[in-house]
Amino acid sequence: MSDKPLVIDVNGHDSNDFLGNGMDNDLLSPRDAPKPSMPWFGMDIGGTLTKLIYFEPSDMMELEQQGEKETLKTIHRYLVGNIAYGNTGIRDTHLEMSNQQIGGKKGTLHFIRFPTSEMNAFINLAKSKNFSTLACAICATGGGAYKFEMEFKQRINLTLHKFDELDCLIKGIHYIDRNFPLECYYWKDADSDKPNSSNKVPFDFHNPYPYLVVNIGSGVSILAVRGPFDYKRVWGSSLGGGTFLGLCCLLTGCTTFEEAIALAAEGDSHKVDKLVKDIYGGDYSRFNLKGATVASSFGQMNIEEKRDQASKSDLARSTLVTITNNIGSIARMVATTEKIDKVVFVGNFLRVNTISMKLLAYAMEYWSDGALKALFLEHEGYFGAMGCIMEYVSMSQNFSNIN
Ligand SMILES: Nc1ncnc2c1ncn2[C@@H]1O[C@H](COP(=O)(O)OP(=O)(O)O)[C@@H](O)[C@H]1O
Ligand SMILES: CC(C)(COP(=O)(O)O)[C@@H](O)C(=O)NCCC(=O)O
Repeated sequence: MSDKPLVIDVNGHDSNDFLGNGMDNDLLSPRDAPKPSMPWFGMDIGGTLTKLIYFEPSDMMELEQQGEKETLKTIHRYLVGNIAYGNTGIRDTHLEMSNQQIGGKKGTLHFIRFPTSEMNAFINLAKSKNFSTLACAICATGGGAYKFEMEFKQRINLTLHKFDELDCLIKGIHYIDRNFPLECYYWKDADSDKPNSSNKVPFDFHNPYPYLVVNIGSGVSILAVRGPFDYKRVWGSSLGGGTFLGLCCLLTGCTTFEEAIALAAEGDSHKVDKLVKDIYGGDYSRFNLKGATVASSFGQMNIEEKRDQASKSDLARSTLVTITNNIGSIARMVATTEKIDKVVFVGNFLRVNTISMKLLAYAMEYWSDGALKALFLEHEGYFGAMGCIMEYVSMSQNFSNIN
């Protein structure tokens, strides 16, 4: 038995958990707590992408001592031996976290993603690797944990243990920030007129509260976080990463996010948007609106001649700028209302998307007269899945303790 029994409070938080007592560097358990059976996965089934984190134990002997060891080894070899899975699964090797101490075990965290639209192929793959013979459960979060629950049960007899995506998001942010070097950063001297000028600078996030999280996934959720277990969802917007990608596909004929971002990088949004100077002939000085400020997104596109001049890249750029500025503007208003000055932007919309990050950095600073700071995290869209794996380990230990 553990010398620090795991207690779940009414909010579902275990009192030994990370930042709960601030004493134990092994964030999930005392060393002698019962170990949940392998393999350990955390899965965040989002509106667009499914994020899967696999914990690879350093001590593979332990893995082998378990029943169904052939299946375990097959799954392990498949995940760790590849960086691409099928046509669409990718392992983000640059995000890998080695030497992690979780649930009394040492190991490496692997980060994998695939489109949620490929869930059918994922379930078939899990079937072909005999996943169900492991008699284990997978812990899952995100809307898909609910949507696909029956399918997992019926087709591969796998139980999904569901956890709330925003609880997981916060837990995951806290864990990864403290265990990955230089996780948190900001863009120094971001300037919308000179997009290449700013640099990434590490930010010390060890004393984070209060802060705002702006999670830009398919849609946008904004959370005010005031303590390790004290947060509320204060706002949301349906104009998010899914909107950018959907509109870009419609307007340019592109088919992937990477293509949309590459097009945007080449484009000029001023050929699409109506600027303050297009209306005023210069600045609108009385209210401090510079001539280069966008007065109306896509505001030139009612004129046929302008439409003919706008390229696919220009349209992609304007779509990106429109969605990003709208999110920045909402984030700024929420931060002001909540009296919070640190705004952490996460979610896969920011993947390979320095244009939006720099725009957000610039907009937050400029429009707040330097009062607000935009922060970013290297693991962008993986925090929900991370929180989920932690919940799995906590839950399994709690179950073992009860029994
Ligand atoms: N490879 C990709 N495929 C699709 N969308 C991507 C990809 N990489 C980044 N994105 C962007 O990330 C968004 C999804 O972000 P994510 O945080 O995973 O949200 P969700 O949980 O809703 O799937 C997409 O709407 C898109 O803007
Ligand atoms: C419903 C969601 C929480 C789902 O999360 P996601 O898969 O987009 O990461 C999110 O899309 C959202 O908060 N949408 C905005 C809803 C609103 O208008 O508040």
